[in-house]
Amino acid sequence: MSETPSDADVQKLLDAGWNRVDDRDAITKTYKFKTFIDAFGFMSKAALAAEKMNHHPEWSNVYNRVEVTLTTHDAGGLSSLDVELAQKMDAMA
Ligand SMILES: C[C@H](O)[C@H](O)[C@H]1CNC2=NC(N)=NC(=O)C2=N1
Repeated sequence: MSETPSDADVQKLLDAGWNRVDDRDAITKTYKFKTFIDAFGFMSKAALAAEKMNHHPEWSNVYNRVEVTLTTHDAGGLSSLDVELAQKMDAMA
C-alpha cells in the first residue's frame, strides 16, 4: 500500500507549479511546450516512467499543452507515488 505524502513534500510541488484539485484529493499541472513534438516527447518519456512505477497519470494533450492530474486510485487520494511521479515529470519537462 502506498504511503500518505508529507505536507512538506506536497508543499514543494505546489511551489513548483502544481495545484490541488478542488473536489478530489489530487494534484494537477499544465505543462506548455514549444511544439506538439516537444509535448509528445515529454508524454513518451513520462509514460515509460509511469509504466515502470506501475503508477499512471490522468492526462490530456492539446497541441503543445499537456494537462496532468495525479492521484492514487487504489488509495482514494494522494500518495507518495504521486509525489514521486510529479517530481519525475518536472525533471523531464
Ligand atoms: C493493478 C494495478 O497495479 C493498479 O491498478 C495500479 C495501476 N496504476 C495506478 N495508477 C494510479 N494513478 N493509481 C493507482 O491506484 C494505480 N494502480
